[in-house]
Amino acid sequence: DSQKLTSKMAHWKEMKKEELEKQYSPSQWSHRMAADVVVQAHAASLREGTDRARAVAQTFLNVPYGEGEREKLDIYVPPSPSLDLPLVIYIHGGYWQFLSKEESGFLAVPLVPKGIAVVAVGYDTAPKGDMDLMVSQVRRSVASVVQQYSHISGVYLCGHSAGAHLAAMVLCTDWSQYSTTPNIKGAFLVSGVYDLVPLMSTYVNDPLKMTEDVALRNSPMQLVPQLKQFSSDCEIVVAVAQHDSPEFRKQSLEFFQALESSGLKVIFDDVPNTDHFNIIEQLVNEEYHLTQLLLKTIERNAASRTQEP
Ligand SMILES: N[C@@H](CC(=O)c1ccccc1NC=O)C(=O)O
Repeated sequence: DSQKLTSKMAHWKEMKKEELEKQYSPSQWSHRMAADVVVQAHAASLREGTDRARAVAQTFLNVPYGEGEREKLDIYVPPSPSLDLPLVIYIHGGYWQFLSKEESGFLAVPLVPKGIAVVAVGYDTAPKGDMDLMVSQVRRSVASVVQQYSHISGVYLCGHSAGAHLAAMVLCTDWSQYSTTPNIKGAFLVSGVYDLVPLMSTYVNDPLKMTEDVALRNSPMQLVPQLKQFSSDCEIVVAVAQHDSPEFRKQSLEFFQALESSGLKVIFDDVPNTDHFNIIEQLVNEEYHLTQLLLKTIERNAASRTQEP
């Protein structure tokens, strides 16, 4: 019925600026909190989870993956890691202009005790960074991690909101320009944006200043053939919150459908009783649906590996 829901909607091109901006203001759709408090509460929740992660994991903070000031990673490792451990790379959200890796380690809380390492990627948010730079940074960060840590049994990507967009751009990467080809086994794209063109005329683009060329070349929706070419073995989860805006829900559904039509291994996960913010905050809990899905995906890949000759 998410399909029914979106078929009645006006196309974004027919929306007045005010309506389009509301559709792209996730805070205005929360079922839990008022718009003016949900974003602050979100940052506080992620920061608290990250503090907990830093207490339970062995951490390597501010590991550089490039020359830039923000081109750094935080690594969260189990206290006594196995020689061959799975790694989840997390790309934070915040509309390419808020948040940082400093509040992006929270998902290590349930993962590290299961023997899984977590990397939180830093990148230059706008206005310092532009869209091309952020995409280049997350690609280089993934290549750098894979190259530096040879004892990784599998790489999984997870991104929220703008970070889901950046994670999808990583999947579209032609790695022949890089020093290594990461073998990404799974990607969890949570409440993402996959077509940047509708954002161009909204407040979101004020600090980004994307032209149409920039928006098109950085839209995963335009790059499905590349994604299929370079990430054909990756298991993809496109997750969206029940209380995401109709336009956000439509973006996820249409991206899922495009991936499915191209023959990729993808599932659509419409997460009940969540909004744009707590759909990712709850990854701090082991029992949460998306945590369980992530753990099962990793375990299934680990099991099939040991059965290979
Ligand atoms: N102005 C936006 C802010 C926003 O979307 C946001 C804020 C913090 C963390 C994630 C966010 N969403 C996507 O990256 C809003 O209305 O919620």
